[in-house]
Amino acid sequence: MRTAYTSDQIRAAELALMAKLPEGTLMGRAAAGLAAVCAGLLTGVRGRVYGSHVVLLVGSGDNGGDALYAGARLARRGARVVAVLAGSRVHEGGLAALRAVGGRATDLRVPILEQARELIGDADLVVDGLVGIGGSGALREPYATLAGLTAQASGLVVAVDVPSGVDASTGEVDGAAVRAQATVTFGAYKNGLLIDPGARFAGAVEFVDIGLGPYLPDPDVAAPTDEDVADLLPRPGAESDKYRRGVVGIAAGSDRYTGAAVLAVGGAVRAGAGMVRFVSSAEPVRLVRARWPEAVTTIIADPLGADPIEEVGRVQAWVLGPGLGTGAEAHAVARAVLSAQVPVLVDADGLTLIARDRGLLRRDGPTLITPHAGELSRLLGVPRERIEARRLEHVRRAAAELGVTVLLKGSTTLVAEEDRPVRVNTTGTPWLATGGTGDVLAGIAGALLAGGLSCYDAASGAAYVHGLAARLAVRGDPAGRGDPAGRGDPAGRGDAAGRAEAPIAALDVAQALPEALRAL
Ligand SMILES: NC(=O)C1=CN([C@@H]2O[C@H](COP(=O)(O)OP(=O)(O)OC[C@H]3O[C@@H](n4cnc5c(N)ncnc54)[C@H](O)[C@@H]3O)[C@@H](O)[C@H]2O)[C@@H](O)CC1
Ligand SMILES: Nc1ncnc2c1ncn2[C@@H]1O[C@H](COP(=O)(O)OP(=O)(O)O)[C@@H](O)[C@H]1O
Ligand SMILES: [K+]
Repeated sequence: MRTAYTSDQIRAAELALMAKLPEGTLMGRAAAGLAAVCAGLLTGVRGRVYGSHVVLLVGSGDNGGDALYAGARLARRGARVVAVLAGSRVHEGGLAALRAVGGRATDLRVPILEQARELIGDADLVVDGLVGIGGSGALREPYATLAGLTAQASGLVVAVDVPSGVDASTGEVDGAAVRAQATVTFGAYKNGLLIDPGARFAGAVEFVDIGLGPYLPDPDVAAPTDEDVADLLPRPGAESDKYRRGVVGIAAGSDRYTGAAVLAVGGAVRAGAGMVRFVSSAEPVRLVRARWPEAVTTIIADPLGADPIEEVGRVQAWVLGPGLGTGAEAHAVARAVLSAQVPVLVDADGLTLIARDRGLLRRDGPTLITPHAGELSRLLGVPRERIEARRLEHVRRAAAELGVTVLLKGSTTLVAEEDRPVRVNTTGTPWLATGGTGDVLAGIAGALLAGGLSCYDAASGAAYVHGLAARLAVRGDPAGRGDPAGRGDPAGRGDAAGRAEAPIAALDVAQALPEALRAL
């Protein structure tokens, strides 16, 4: 599990560690790691460090100190280093170290932005040491303008600890922020490096160990890795039969909306359900049978009758909602499904129904809801944009207010359950933003729930394999495992440099599931 923390958690751990070490040790470790990453990147681009132009954006805190000490190390290797002193104060030791090896600082008599504009435009490398975990609120001037100028840099931009302007604890970005190709982070991951919008600004995250590990508390956020997900996925034993592997019931689709049902069933079949029982009206049942003969189907005879799903037979978990409709008949089906004591996943139209009638959530079994920001907006009465800007806050709030496990979809998928670290998904691709992929996800998570996983594990496991399958499908490369671009960067979010990508349809994601599962 990759763990991540708030600024306060990191600061407390740093204080505890610092108390045991001579002054300056941690900053020394941080700067050495930062300089090594910068030197590696410069060598990659220019062939050497010697002679490269390096600009340090230096704020008044220790984040600026890291940049100055790292700059001194690069200057010692022959880089031409200039520090843009942006704060009212500067880390004196760092500045002295830089000057001692021939590094320069901006002339305090000339307006800082005038000097910075030219320096940033010409630099091979810009190091962002404006603010780190000490930052709070939107960047103030001149930091905000300097952060904006980095967008015009023709060279590399490397952020120190966290891109300035990104809230390290939440990933929120309120105003200007530095957009980095790489972020060198010290001691532990910060939440904001994994959660959008902040994560988008961080680029590839390079971790530098400064010895903080033993002093860190329980994490605030955790990102499962390949190994974690492989460990939690159910696998059939010698004694397994289809019932013991898990039967998932899917109540989805309507005569008007049929596709969602086919996709949700496909997700469940391909993710390894022992059996899928599909229940709906006649037309979706016909289409599901045609596409997935593995599913056992039931046509609901009397949706408004005493128990519309009476005929379905036993299931270990339900998926409720994709394409279900939101009328009286759908409501009656939802009520029947939610009155079962097994775990129920509620998605899509099912979420509209519970937004209108929260009483549906008063039930005995565990509940997992899988909204996108628009659906969560209706559930919480909060504008969609606000949810997208503050994902961590709202996914937690939904879990607390509704008393359920919440998987919030979108550019960063988060899973929250009260009193647990929020799980963040690091697989996936923006190509997933296409109609129907959410239905496939619901089917996958349903299969995992039926296989005995908790809502928390089923949700995070499903998001992970869904994202892996999407990456494989996008590349049209069934053996895409070896591609470092997709999986290799430390945050697991790399772009797909070097390998062509193509749009995918939702069914492609379901079809790629076996390969994704084999890759784990
Ligand atoms: N504490 C430690 O043990 C270590 C800290 N390190 C570095 O120290 C950093 C934290 O240093 P600090 O606590 O000095 O804090 P920062 O350097 O992150 O920022 C604090 C300074 O930025 C200003 N500031 C805050 N928000 C601002 C905003 N929105 N606009 C403009 N200015 C703003 C504050 O007034 C203050 O002067 C870490 O991110 C890391 O880079 C590393 O050297 C590793 C060891
Ligand atoms: N920008 C994005 N980057 C990565 N994944 C995304 C992005 N936008 C959407 N997704 C993913 O695509 C899927 C879309 O699901 P959903 O919004 O329910 O669509 P639908 O209802 O059409 O199936 C989710 O898994 C979501 O996390
Ligand atoms: K920074």
